[in-house]
Amino acid sequence: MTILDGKKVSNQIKEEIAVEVAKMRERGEKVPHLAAVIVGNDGASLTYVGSKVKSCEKVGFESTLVQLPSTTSEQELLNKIEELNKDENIDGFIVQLPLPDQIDTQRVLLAVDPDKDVDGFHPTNFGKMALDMSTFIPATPFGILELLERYNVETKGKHTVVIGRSHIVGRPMSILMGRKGWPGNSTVTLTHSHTKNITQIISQADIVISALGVPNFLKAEMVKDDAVVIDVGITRVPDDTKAKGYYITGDVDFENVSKKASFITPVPGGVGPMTIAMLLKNTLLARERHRSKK
Ligand SMILES: NC(=O)C1=CN([C@@H]2O[C@H](COP(=O)(O)OP(=O)(O)OC[C@H]3O[C@@H](n4cnc5c(N)ncnc54)[C@H](OP(=O)(O)O)[C@@H]3O)[C@@H](O)[C@H]2O)C=CC1
Ligand SMILES: Nc1nc(=O)c2c([nH]1)NC[C@@H]1CN(c3ccc(C(=O)N[C@@H](CCC(=O)O)C(=O)O)cc3)C=[N+]21
Repeated sequence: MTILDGKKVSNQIKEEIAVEVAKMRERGEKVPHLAAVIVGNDGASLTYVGSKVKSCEKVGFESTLVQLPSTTSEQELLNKIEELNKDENIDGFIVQLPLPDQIDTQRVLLAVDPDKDVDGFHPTNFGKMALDMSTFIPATPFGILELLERYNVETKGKHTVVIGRSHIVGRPMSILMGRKGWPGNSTVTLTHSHTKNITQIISQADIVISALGVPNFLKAEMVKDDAVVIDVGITRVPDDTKAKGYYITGDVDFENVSKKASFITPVPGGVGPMTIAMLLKNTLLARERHRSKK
């Protein structure tokens, strides 16, 4: 069994990006600038956005954190997005999800300039992805592809079962694994809460990508021998004995599933850090495109 070490690979990717940024500086060019908009003060969202800012510093990017109160109206958020769209200094930005109930997420995602949409959530970019055109690939699926690639995991002809159909993870993942090329060329089954016989479907999978957010959902009896297991889930479980008052767990019963799997991602230290690295990679790409447009 091999652990797909997202922490290690994400650090390698960040080093590669840092080298590119250093070259930009030497040439006297502007370095990439990423902005993140967060509405409200949800703890997990703040942690994620915080590690994004730290990672920007680590690779030499500039970063801006826009923090808006949880009472922000849709129009106020749209105004902010328009400002970021027009700001020549900003190469890319993300709007942290989920948004409060008074805000229509679809309208917000449509308002982001596709050329600055480093999350790859705008329909134009999502469409390009589905059509194999060059674009920003959503960071979490992109990070999973990168992990499979760097560990040389065969995907061709394999049966990949994706659990969860969210617009940010499961759905794009199912498209990417079925694309031509590598990592891809896989036969994909996309499952969700209405899937019948899900246990039986999962037991046929060569590659399982679990993105539901239910701790201990995936148990050893459910996966076949030598399966590749990717755990996207992140759940905070309250625990007074921990310094932070909680611990983090994925969807997979790691202790037992790892005994059967050929490759497996841990939580923490698997897909999460890769997501951040790929967001930085998309921002570097946005900077390069931005520059060559002028
Ligand atoms: N590591 C990382 O970088 C990231 C981690 N995450 C984590 O991944 C998890 C999923 O998040 P996200 O993709 O946003 O998904 P959502 O929470 O938006 O959706 C969950 C999906 O799982 C499906 N589902 C829920 N329960 C079951 C079940 N019992 N059986 C089968 N399917 C089920 C839902 O089905 P239905 O559509 O029918 O409701 C839905 O499609 C969360 O823990 C989140 O924190 C998310 C993004 C990045
Ligand atoms: N517009 C938008 N884009 C996103 O990409 C996006 C989002 N909204 N909303 C929420 C989800 C979640 N997500 C994570 C990213 C990194 C970790 C991560 O680094 N996790 C660490 C642990 C972090 C911790 O200690 O909490 C790990 O797995 O090792 C987790 C979750 C991105 N998301």
